[in-house]
Amino acid sequence: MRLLIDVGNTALKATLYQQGEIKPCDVNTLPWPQINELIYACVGKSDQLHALLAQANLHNVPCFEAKVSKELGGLQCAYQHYDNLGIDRWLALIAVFTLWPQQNCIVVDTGTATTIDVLTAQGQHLGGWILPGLDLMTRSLTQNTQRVFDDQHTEFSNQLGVNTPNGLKNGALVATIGAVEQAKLHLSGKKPQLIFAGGYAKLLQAQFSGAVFDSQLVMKGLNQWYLLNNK
Ligand SMILES: Nc1ncnc2c1ncn2[C@@H]1O[C@H](COP(=O)(O)OP(=O)(O)O)[C@@H](O)[C@H]1O
Ligand SMILES: CC(C)(COP(=O)(O)O)[C@@H](O)C(=O)NCCC(=O)O
Ligand SMILES: [K+]
Repeated sequence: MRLLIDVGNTALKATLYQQGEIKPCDVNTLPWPQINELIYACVGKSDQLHALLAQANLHNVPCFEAKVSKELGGLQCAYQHYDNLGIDRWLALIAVFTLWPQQNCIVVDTGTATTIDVLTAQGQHLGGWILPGLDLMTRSLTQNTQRVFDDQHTEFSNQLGVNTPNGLKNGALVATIGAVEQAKLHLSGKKPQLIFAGGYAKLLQAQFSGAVFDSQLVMKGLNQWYLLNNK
């Protein structure tokens, strides 16, 4: 059994990989005796991660930190300074490169930030963009203006806003949709596969016909990173 940990800027996510299955798990009730190794990726604060690594130590579980590289198994990173690329973005690219081989893809991960990455059928990462996540966009406005307010029940939609919470939430969604449309222009005429992950992935995937949603994309990339680097 393999423990996979993804530390973002909002939350630490943990899953257990066993016989080809990746299942979310509770870090407070981990089956340490059955865990053979701990693989982790961290872009956020890592207090909780350090506690887990200490526990792994106590149980003699070897730990491996995923790192970005210039190239991995045919996947090429766009960044000259590849160690500046968010490891979560690299892992999502590894997962997409593995699961959609020889395809032009656009990878969108919506977390604290929304990241958009463009990948060619030849495995060349062309680069991408970093946007505020949907909640960060709405919060930045409600917290920095007098009269823009949100409410808890208004849904995100691409409709024109006819009240303030509509205008606020739909603005965040259409700005994000627009960025994805811009990404498609960098693969013009190639009909890229769109893959969405993260908290608002289902909402965004629904805006694009033929797009797919994979809640475990980063975790699949983390597992694949380990296989490519340690076998
Ligand atoms: N189940 C969810 N439903 C709606 N929004 C979510 C959900 N999970 C996460 N989010 C959004 O994504 C943000 C953090 O999600 P997460 O993927 O854990 O981020 P990170 O990877 O940055 O830690 C939240 O602030 C919220 O905006
Ligand atoms: C953009 C991110 C903060 C997204 O992380 P998350 O929303 O999962 O917390 C992360 O990919 C990151 O720290 N990137 C480093 C800068 C870069 O990718 O260029
Ligand atoms: K993330």
